Amino acid sequence: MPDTPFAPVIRGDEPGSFPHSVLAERHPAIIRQVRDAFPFGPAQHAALDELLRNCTEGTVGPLPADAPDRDRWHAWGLPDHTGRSWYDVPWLWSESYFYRRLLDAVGYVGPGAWQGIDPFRPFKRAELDAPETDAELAALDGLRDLPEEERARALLHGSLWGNRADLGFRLSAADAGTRQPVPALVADDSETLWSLLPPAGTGTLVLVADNAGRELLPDLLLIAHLLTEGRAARAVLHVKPYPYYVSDATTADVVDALNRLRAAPGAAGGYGRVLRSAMADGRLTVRAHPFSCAPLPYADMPDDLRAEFAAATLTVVKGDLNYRRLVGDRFWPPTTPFRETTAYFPGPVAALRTLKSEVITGLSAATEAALVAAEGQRWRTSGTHALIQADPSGGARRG
Ligand SMILES: O=P(O)(O)OC[C@@]1(O)O[C@H](CO)[C@@H](O)[C@@H]1O
Repeated sequence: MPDTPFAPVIRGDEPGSFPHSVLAERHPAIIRQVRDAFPFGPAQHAALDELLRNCTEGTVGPLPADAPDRDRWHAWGLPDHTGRSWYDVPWLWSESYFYRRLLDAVGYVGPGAWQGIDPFRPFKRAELDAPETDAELAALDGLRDLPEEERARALLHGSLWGNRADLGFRLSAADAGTRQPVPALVADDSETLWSLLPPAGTGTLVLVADNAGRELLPDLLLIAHLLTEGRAARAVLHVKPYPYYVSDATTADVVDALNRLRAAPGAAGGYGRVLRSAMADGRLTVRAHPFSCAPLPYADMPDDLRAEFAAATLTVVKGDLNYRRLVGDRFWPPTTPFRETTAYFPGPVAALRTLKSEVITGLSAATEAALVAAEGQRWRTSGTHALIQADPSGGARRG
């Protein structure tokens, strides 16, 4: 980790703080929404009641003895946190474990008839089927005649701002998906990013996805463009191995998004066909690594994932949660250089993120001062600001 001033790990133990509100209000709201969306039986209702009580008033408990991922969670710190209040362990850990326990409560982990039923699927499907999605896909037709660089820029920004369409976030910011006008980026390293994806590139792009639906669609469109225009020879899309943070994309969500594109008229349908054929011939692959749902920063990634990122020409990390994991879920001074926090990363890396939590690095002192003068600290969590940050050094500084 970087040689910067002490940056405390974020916890949810301060009433009135954003992390505290996520544990005390957002998680109960998610339980309510999931309960409303499915015709659950008595055992599931009882388990949801118990989870609600436990995650708001209780302490972290063990996983069921037969949980298939018990060893993994033990390695990820479960024994250290067992018996402690959910508010007292690192916030990233609490949130991740909440989603894991929710899957137990609804029977996702199985065995049984509910095994593998994604409790967030109705919300993700509704977003994919929304008329706004038709309008966004139809807008692609207007890009057709633009020069490649302008199309690339438009698709990059589509992928970036698609990160506002996060269903968990909307539970506490009802208009976050529609607020206009789009404010300026608080950091913009897009020139560095494009320099890593030159035309006639022969390398591999890794895109670590965030949300399904209206974020995943523009992510896929960006990938289709990069493959078609030769800025990447191959792409690897990392998704979550199980439902997580409400709207995070799983392989099933990739299938839904690809089918949505295939059925669309105009340019969107064309992109859909490009992506299907890239899947078929291996230029586009989907990965669901267990560590993608780990309650830990990427600095703790296992060796096999480290090797994958090291081999990529560029890894693009999407969204707020992945940003927290990339730089470390800490109260960094906002002017801490991004590249200091990513020095451990084994290859060139870029972050595309709208700001929805307090973690931030890489701001100039002037930008931070202007944001604070205009908004106090609201800019950190409102989802109305975004950033593109890149570290091209690829771990070259590691000794
Ligand atoms: O990763 P994403 O989808 O951009 O955002 C995830 C998020 O909604 O969840 C966290 C709070 O639970 C925040 O970090 C953030 O606002």
